[in-house]
Amino acid sequence: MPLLSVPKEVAVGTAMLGVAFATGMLAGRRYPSLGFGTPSGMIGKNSPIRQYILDHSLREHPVLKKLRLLTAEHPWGRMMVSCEQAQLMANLVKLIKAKKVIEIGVFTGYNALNMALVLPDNGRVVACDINEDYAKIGRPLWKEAGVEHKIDLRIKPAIQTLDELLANGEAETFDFAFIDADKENYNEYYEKCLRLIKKGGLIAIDNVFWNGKVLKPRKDDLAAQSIHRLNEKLLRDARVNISMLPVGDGVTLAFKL
Ligand SMILES: C[S@@+](CC[C@H](N)C(=O)[O-])C[C@H]1O[C@@H](n2cnc3c(N)ncnc32)[C@H](O)[C@@H]1O
Repeated sequence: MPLLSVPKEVAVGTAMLGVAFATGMLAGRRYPSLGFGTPSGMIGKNSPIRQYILDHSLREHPVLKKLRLLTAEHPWGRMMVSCEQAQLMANLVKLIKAKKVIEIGVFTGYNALNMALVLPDNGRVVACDINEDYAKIGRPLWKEAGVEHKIDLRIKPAIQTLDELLANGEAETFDFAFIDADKENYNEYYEKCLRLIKKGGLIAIDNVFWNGKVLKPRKDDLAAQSIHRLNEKLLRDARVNISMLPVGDGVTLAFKL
């Protein structure tokens, strides 16, 4: 039996999104999803190969699954990171034996929970968002999973939180960062995370394809411009090794040298 069958479970969210797309509500914004970051990505969200990927690789903690399904009911449920991408990040966090991680853009906290589940008991996720209402959806499930104590939620603009961490002497003390908030600030997030991450640490940058709009960013699409500029900069950035992966809406992994 498939672990995840693409959608009955998400029917409500999907129907609401249908309306949102039709009315142009999401135009120019991330096409997040329950399971896939973009409808026109490398592998379509409902494509058989994606279903195969899920059927043959997804090992989702039951509480994570609960949060995914709950998030799917939210009108903005598609903002959630895809489950296979989250699993990749959990594996990376484990691989590098991370203790301190940062998430920029928490939403309902699926990936914050995902990372907290694989951190040691004294590990910490500094979880940055501006909207506490979203996180309120996930918090009871962080508790249910027994990892609430590992998630340090900071409700304020992420740049402010990153500056506070730096001012607090936490430069070069983090192992991993996931950048997934407002795209216009991606370069600032990257630069600050690079200072906060230890050598050998890793920064994962989400939505680097921006639904294909980075191919020819329109002048009035500030998000596409910003992501494209960062993609170009990363290609030449001698401070990191990189891999740009066609997972979800594109993820770049930057390994600090
Ligand atoms: C794509 S969602 C994050 C999804 C999340 N990583 C997950 O695991 O599902 C983007 C989030 O960034 C937050 N955000 C937007 N602007 C922000 C800012 N300036 N500082 C912090 N968070 C911000 C939004 O409130 C939203 O929850």
